[in-house]
Amino acid sequence: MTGRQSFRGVLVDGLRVQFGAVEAVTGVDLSVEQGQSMALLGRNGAGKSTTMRVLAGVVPPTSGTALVGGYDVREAALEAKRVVGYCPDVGGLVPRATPWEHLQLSARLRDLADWEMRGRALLERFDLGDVAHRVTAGFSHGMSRRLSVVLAALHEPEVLLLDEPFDGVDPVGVEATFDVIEDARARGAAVLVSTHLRDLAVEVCSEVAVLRGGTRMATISSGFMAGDDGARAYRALLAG
Ligand SMILES: Nc1ncnc2c1ncn2[C@@H]1O[C@H](COP(=O)(O)OP(=O)(O)OP(=O)(O)O)[C@@H](O)[C@H]1O
Repeated sequence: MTGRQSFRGVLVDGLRVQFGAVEAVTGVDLSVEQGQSMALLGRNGAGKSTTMRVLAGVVPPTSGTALVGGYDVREAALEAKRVVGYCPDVGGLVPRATPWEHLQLSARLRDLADWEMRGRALLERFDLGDVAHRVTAGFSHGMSRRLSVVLAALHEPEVLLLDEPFDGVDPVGVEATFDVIEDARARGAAVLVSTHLRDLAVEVCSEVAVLRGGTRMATISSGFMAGDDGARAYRALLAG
């Protein structure tokens, strides 16, 4: 499957990922259309980040299929990486580099032209304008999260993968991340967000997939996962 498939969103079929004796993902199927956003919810260790890492091309699938923007992550690894913008759950920043240098590096790796104005606007939107030229070593957790979202969004990717983008982030950062997700959807990107924050997930995503023990338990319209009823439904899915 080296060519480009006609389905340009996110498609995961029968995904399994094994690390030695550990089965991190034991059967995940997902489909996110272009212009749609889906949240991945589940308890610690449910397999959310591993699924995101497979889609970002960081971890190889043991078996099953994963397509991003029409490219198979295994067969067309480079093309798949090009169409993805990925905010990892941890790490990814160079302590001795400034936010502006991170943007420069990202732009150079992706051969982006005329990115400066968009980069500056994104930093301002995420309230990082004042620290654009300060090394990230001293950044708080929330500041690092915000910069990771900026880096994922800079090249206006066809597939946006955000792993725990709201973790420890203040309301300004949450609003800015909502804007990034809405902008991505509006230009036809497929968006997948892994988070523990059900209330934010249902606010910004049209569907929610719940993982448990490495398996997808259900995919539910966000409306059914909102409020107190949604909290009960979610607890029931986690308890099985
Ligand atoms: N590199 C690895 N080596 C061994 N086991 C791993 C590795 N990465 C993940 N796992 C295991 O796979 C399982 C799924 O982990 P994963 O990080 O995908 O879960 P998660 O749903 O993202 O959890 P959290 O909400 O805590 O971030 C866990 O049991 C974890 O310990």
